[in-house]
Order: sequence, then C-alpha cells, then structure tokens
Amino acid sequence: MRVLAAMSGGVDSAVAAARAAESGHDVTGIHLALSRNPKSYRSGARGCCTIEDSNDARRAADVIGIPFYVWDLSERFHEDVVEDFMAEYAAGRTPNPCLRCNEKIKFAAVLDRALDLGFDAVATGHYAQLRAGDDGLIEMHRAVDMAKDQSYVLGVLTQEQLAHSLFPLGDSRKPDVRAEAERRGLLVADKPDSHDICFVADGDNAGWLREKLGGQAPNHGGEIVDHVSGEVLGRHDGTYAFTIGQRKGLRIGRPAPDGRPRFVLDIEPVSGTVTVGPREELRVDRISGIKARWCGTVPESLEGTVQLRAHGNEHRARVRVTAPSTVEVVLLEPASGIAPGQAAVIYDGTRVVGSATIAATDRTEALR
Ligand SMILES: Nc1ncnc2c1ncn2[C@@H]1O[C@H](COP(=O)(O)OP(=O)(O)OP(=O)(O)O)[C@@H](O)[C@H]1O
Repeated sequence: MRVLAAMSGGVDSAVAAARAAESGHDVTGIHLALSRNPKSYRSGARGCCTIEDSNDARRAADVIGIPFYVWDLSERFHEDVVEDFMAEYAAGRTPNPCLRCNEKIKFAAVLDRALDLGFDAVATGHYAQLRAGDDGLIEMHRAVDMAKDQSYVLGVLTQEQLAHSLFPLGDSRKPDVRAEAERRGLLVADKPDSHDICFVADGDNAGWLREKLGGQAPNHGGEIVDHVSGEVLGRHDGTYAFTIGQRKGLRIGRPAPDGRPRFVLDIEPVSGTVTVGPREELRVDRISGIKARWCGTVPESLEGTVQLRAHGNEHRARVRVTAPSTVEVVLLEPASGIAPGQAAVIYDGTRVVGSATIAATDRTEALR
C-alpha cells in the first residue's frame, strides 16, 4: 500500500511511520503545519507545531529513509478547530478540539488530499486498534495500553475513514514504543511534554480564552449565583473561564450560606449568569446527544458503556438511537460534571460504536 504517515515530530508517530515502512508499505512522511504563527519551543512556548517539531519529524523521516513533506493546513485548522473552540466556549459549552481535529483535519482534509494523490491510507501514532469484523466492516477497539488509549478522540471516525487508516501502535505499550524509538535512533531527547490542547501553548485554557474572547459581547462577565439560596455570591469577567463541574478559580467573594464547596452547575452565555451549587447537584443519569457519528452500522439501541471525557471512566449505559444523528443515553452508573459540548463516545466492550455531542443532561428522581 502507499501510506502517508502523519508525523508530529514526536516519538509515537515516528515509530508508527517506521513500523509502516518496515511492514512493506511504500511510506511518505508529512508534517502538518497547523499554527498560523509557529514559534520555537526554546522561546518558552511549547505550542502547536513549532519549528523544532517540523525539524524533528524531518529527521525521523531521514532516519527511517522515507520521503518527507510539510503540508500547511494552518488556515483550515484555524477555521475548523480553533474558531470552533472559541465559539463553543462563547456559547457556554465545553468542546474537545482533538476530536474536532481528527474529524475535520487528520481524517478529512489530510485523508482527502492523500487519496487524491494516490495514497491508500494515512498512518498515525494514535493508540487504538483496527480489526476486521465478522460482517466485513472494520472495527475500532481500545488500545492495549489503556493508559494511552486514544479511541475516545477517534470516536468520530466513519467506516469510510477507518478503511483508509492505520494505527500501528494500537497493540503496543508506551514504554515499549519509547524503547523501540531509542533502538531505531528516533528519540527526541530534550523535548518538553506537549499539553492537552496543542494550540494553547502553556496549558492555561482560561488565560488563552480571556486573551481571545475577553471583553467581547457576550463574554462581558456576569453574576455567580447560588443554586441553593439564590444569592449572588460574586462576579466574573467572562463565562468562557468556566466549565460545568469546575470548582477551582470560581472567585466567589464570600462562602455559600451553608459553608459547603460550590461547583459550576450551569452557564448562561447571554445573561452571563454562572450558577454554582453543591457537588451532588452535578450528578446526571440522562444525556441527549446530537451530531452522532457511527464507526459502522447504525444501531437501533444497545447496552454498553459510554465515555464522557478524554481521560474519563466508562459508565454502563443504555443507548437509544432516536434518529441517525441523535441519541438518548440512560446512564446505569451516574456521572458527575458533564458539560454540553463534550463528546459521549459509545462502546460495546472494547469496540467503538460511535459518538455524539452532548446537547443536554438531566437526572431522574432517584438522583434528586
Ligand atoms: N503536526 C502534526 N503533523 C502531522 N501529524 C500529526 C501532527 N500532530 C499530530 N499528528 C498525528 O496525530 C497523532 C496523534 O496526535 P497527538 O497530538 O495525540 O500525538 P501524540 O500521542 O503526542 O503522538 P506523537 O508522540 O507522535 O506526537 C500523532 O501520532 C501523529 O500521527
């Protein structure tokens, strides 16, 4: 097969590219320039796609002995991922930009271009496993190394996309991948760790959002209101700094009347009101999901598990598909602090069935 290996400049994608080449594929490496304003991490900013990242990817491609190119997708990334991230926060929701990037950039823009150029598949260093299913469809499963499993952020991929994907690391453990990189001469020695959201250089989401959104309507600040007493406990300078379930950084001027810690329960972006309340008010056992995407056949209903955030637990759940793109989820194990905008990824055992964007949450009497 002709394979395009997406090389970030990190260890994982370098080993993934090396394995793809070793297994006989005709591999070409590409690095995606995703930042409109690439910096050097030596200047203190370990953000998205630094100049060093591109050089590291090129060096790895040289060591493996494959051709290498840089594709500038920075405008597309900005429009589809960064602007969406800002708009979602401005609307009081909590988006996951990595899912969005996989859906719109790596397995859409990149894959489309790869197929146009005559490649058969795109290989990445994501930790997830692809297997042939009994029905002839390709199944995606959790990685062997559960600490590194990235099937959650790949839950948006369709059968068509999976059919043109390779995840050579899915059956490996990270320490073994690192050792293999060393053996192959692919280790990148002095690189600082990347942060969760690649374009937020220092990991300070609230600071980054304040710089981008602060002061603009409807992000002009508002009241922090107590759900229990109805009292105004403080003021804030923008709803973008909050996410459902957040406890730290609430800047509540005085304690709640009952003296118990307060958590964000609701964000009203138009009025700017942030409602806070005690921890038990965060528990939910009903989720409505929209924009569902399916990895294979669309199920009518199933009993399986859902994962509600990138590094979150699985919750046993009953899922009913109410239209091809909407789902109703009953959590048999309640969850806490679930925010609209996050993805609910649906599993049947280790197999990813699909995903939906959380539109609303609720709870039954039993939880009240
Ligand atoms: N700028 C980029 N250019 C090309 N491919 C990329 C880029 N960023 C990410 N990828 C691809 O997406 C995969 C997952 O990205 P993620 O940011 O989660 O990387 P990671 O787990 O830290 O892996 P790595 O060690 O390769 O950076 C990478 O392994 C790589 O194949």
